[in-house]
Amino acid sequence: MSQQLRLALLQMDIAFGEPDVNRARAADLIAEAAANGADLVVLPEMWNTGYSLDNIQEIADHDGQETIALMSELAQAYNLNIHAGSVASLVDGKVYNSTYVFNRAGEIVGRYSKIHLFRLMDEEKYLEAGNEIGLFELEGVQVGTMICYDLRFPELTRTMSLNGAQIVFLPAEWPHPRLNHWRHLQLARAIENQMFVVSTNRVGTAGETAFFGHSMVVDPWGEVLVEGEETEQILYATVDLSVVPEIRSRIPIFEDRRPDLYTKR
Ligand SMILES: NC(=O)CCC(=O)C(=O)O
Repeated sequence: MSQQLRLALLQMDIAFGEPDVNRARAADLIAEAAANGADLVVLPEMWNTGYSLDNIQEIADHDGQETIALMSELAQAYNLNIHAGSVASLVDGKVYNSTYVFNRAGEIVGRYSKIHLFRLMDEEKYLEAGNEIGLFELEGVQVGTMICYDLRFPELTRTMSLNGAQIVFLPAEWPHPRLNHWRHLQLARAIENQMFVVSTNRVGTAGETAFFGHSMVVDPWGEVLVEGEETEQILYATVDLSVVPEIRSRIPIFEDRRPDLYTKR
């Protein structure tokens, strides 16, 4: 597999509670990214509905079926990989905040449902938490995914890097005033795990809440390869995966860990 991947971060605005509008917009952005040579596109969190939680049971995608059909078709049509951010997905009467990832053949290669629900946006009142970590293979590379608030839990990315992940994806709806947290936590996760962190955060507003974008690609040295502004845009960056084994051999943190001492007393 090629050691280089051209990423496209689809930093979109989201129409509140309007899945059809959002699906059409996502499809347009994917077409544009494909025309610009993307190998892999990444959508933001809950891009089908936004946090329209009062009616989320009615508007959620049934077992992700509409998302899966659309993204599978687009992945094949444009011959690219799609990390479909996350969508509200209704399974057995419960709504999950779920990710689906597609390879170039349109096959699902990864699934994940957000495991840490964010109380400041009432997720725990309306959504069900997932119970599995999101680790999978894409283009021959071991990768992980988390969703938004998951970023605050360093154990999660550590578990992914210990399991060989070289890139971790982070679809988000992360609002003001926590831009500092958003930036610094991503830099920290990338540096401490010697992996790429690839985030797509939405822009626009929902009621009083303003989402700031600043989607990013951070390399394992903590260098920001690209960072968005606060408007709708597609951000492009090419990652060279050979950087991961190189830094892991130059600064051998995984060999120097002392897990025998890392327990609560
Ligand atoms: N949608 C989310 O999980 C938001 C997380 C967030 O804003 C944070 O500060 O954490």
